[in-house]
Amino acid sequence: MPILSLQNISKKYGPVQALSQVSFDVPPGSVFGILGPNGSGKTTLLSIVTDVLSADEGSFTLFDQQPSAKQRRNIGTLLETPNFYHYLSAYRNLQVVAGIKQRSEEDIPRVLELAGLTARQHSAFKTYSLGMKQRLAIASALLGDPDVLILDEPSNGLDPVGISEVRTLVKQLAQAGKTIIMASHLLDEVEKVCTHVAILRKGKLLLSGPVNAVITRDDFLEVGSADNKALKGVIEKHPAFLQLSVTPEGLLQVIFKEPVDPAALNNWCSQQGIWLSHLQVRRKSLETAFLELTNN
Ligand SMILES: Nc1ncnc2c1ncn2[C@@H]1O[C@H](COP(=O)(O)OP(=O)(O)OP(=O)(O)O)[C@@H](O)[C@H]1O
Repeated sequence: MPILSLQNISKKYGPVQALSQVSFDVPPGSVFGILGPNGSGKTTLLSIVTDVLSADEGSFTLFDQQPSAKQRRNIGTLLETPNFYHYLSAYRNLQVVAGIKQRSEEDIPRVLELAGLTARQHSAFKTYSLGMKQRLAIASALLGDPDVLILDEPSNGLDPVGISEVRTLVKQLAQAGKTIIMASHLLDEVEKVCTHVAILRKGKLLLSGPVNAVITRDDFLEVGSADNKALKGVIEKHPAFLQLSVTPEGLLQVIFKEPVDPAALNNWCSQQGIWLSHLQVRRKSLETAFLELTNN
């Protein structure tokens, strides 16, 4: 049963088509990254799912049911950084949030602990680092112990330490069994934190699926020999050869039409009289795959 299932969601702002026929499923227990450049529709999509906006067309289910207040109570959301009171402590701020969201105050120590803020719970919010402020924001989304968290760009504006703190927290929450849906334009973050990804460009879904499947779509082999020119001629004759590029160091990066076992390639080259001095399986990073997808 998907936690969230989108069917052909479209949304326009006047003439701007912010989302166009977007469909994908978020599996339970996943850390699902919605990845796209600025203006690709990530916030619009999360706003529709969290009932801040309504879609023009299409529909979606939450926990396999029509969205209702009951399902939404099982989802903690963080669409923008909440306006915490600067002079109040983290604890007092969470009391305010708990009152607004009608969540029990008894849950406050638990969420502070999860966010690693127990030791500083009585310090004024204004004394917090940016990373701590964002962790407090995530703690506020965790009040009531929802099974699902929706976070819009949780690392936005943070320094590397803050990014790392938030990343660690997201991973811990995932390990504790939460499903996390997060928008991000940080490819590195999606690659390191997310199990699944949906890539949006100008409101259209380019692809979605497990991060591993996206990254490994285009494995390639990097090869070199004492005579790379001769090697190039040989490689181009390989029955599965598709395309090739040369690195600044003169190594050949080869994409085949179908998976080619490195050992078999080594054998094949030696049969053609070429001995490989370099043979490495390289994976395109999600960043490369993403840039290629969004440029096309
Ligand atoms: N309230 C609005 N009125 C008009 N156009 C809007 C509005 N909100 C968003 N848009 C437009 O809709 C498109 C999608 O915007 P959206 O904020 O959903 O993208 P995003 O991927 O979240 O971008 P960012 O990473 O910059 O936040 C953009 O072209 C944006 O300019």
